[in-house]
Amino acid sequence: MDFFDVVSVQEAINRLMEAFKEYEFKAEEVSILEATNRILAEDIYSHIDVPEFNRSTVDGYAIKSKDSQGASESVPSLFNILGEVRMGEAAEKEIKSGETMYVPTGGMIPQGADGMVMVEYTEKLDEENLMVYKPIAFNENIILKGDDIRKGERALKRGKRLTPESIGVLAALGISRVKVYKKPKFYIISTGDEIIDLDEELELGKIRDINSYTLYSAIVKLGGEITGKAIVKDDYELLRQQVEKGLDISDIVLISGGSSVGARDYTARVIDSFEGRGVFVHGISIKPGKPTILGEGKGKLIVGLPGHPVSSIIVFGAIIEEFIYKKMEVHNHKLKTKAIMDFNFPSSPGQQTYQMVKLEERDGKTYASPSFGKSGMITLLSNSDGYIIIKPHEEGIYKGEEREVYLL
Ligand SMILES: Nc1nc2c(c(=O)[nH]1)N[C@H]1C(S)=C(S)[C@@H](COP(=O)(O)OP(=O)(O)OC[C@H]3O[C@@H](n4cnc5c(N)ncnc54)[C@H](O)[C@@H]3O)O[C@H]1N2
Ligand code: MOO
Repeated sequence: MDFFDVVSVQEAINRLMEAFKEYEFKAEEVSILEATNRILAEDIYSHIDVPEFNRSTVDGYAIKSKDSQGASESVPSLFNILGEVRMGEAAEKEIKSGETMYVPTGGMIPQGADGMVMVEYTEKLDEENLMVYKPIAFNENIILKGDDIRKGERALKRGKRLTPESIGVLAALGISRVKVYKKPKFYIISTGDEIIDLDEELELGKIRDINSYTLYSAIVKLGGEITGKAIVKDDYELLRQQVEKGLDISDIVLISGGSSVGARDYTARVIDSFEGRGVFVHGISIKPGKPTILGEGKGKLIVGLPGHPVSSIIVFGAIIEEFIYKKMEVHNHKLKTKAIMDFNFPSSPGQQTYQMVKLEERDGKTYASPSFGKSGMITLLSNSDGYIIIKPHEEGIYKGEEREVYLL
């Protein structure tokens, strides 16, 4: 007999998206100096060409490239020097055949020129005459106008996590403030009569609260904010009070423990007690993490995460992170690498299995070997480098096959 009405990971995410299709993570405008790691909430289109003029990438002389054809040490090409282009100033003169101007690195290429000869391949005979010892190709040593970013082009896409490089793009476009998503707010509740906090004395039968700390850290890593955190005993009223408090100040309330079918597992009842859709998933075919609950109360997402530390963090990544990233249109957010499987591993058909692995480099190749342990053991995660997702239709892992490893 199964106490759960188990659905696939995909179906759980579909129901979540459906239940919260009207829910919006709000945006705010911040300075680009405060935008690192934040998620862009708007597309950024360029209103200019970057660079706005053809620029030299070297210190040297701007010429018509065909004038240098055949130039060598023994038979240099001769040019008439018109002057020099100053940094930060427009090049006023036009280059004609046989003419040249000195241009510093980053300086503007004068009209008519289509290549730069590096200064080391030239020799000045006097202030007006230059010898060039080497031929150059068309557009050699030049960044053309719009080569970096073209006017009208989408330079950054909504859903992009802003890196130092993307901040550089914004700076290049002269954009000092951007719209980013507000940090999603989470309230974390650990439930269980046996759970004690770090400053409490550890008596026999009690265990320290691990989950609210790992979840706290996972939320910070994701770019979220924690509005509060609490430990509550297995008591319906106390749990309800905490959930209500969380709902009023957060986007998402996480409840760890109490999601299974034990006599004192109140999570589902508490979720159903609030105005709203109530529980819409109770049980997901994921291993570990099967007894997960998803529900809606007062318009907010309430999640009952399994109490086992590994299960709670895996479900957080597989379901909650996916939900937030889907809403914010963040793509390719999982860090992954390819590795050769160093082991055979049968999986449970019909379940999406998360198998922890360790990575090892041998002869220039990356191999993955399994980490074994129960989902109640936090070191199963901390001793692993990543995990492999075995899909429900697969029979398991075959030694020698190459698979993607998602990094922890
Ligand atoms: N008859 C069945 N029993 C269980 C099933 C099942 O299908 N049938 N599923 C098992 C699985 S799988 C999991 S996972 C757990 C989930 O149970 P709960 O979500 O109700 O969690 P608890 O019973 O409260 O706790 C489970 C375990 O984890 C420890 N725990 C709880 N909270 C924390 C915390 N904050 N920090 C560290 N450790 C925590 C708790 O002490 C328990 O040992 O149900 C199985 N049972
Ligand atoms: O599947 Mo339960 O979530 O530990 O191990």
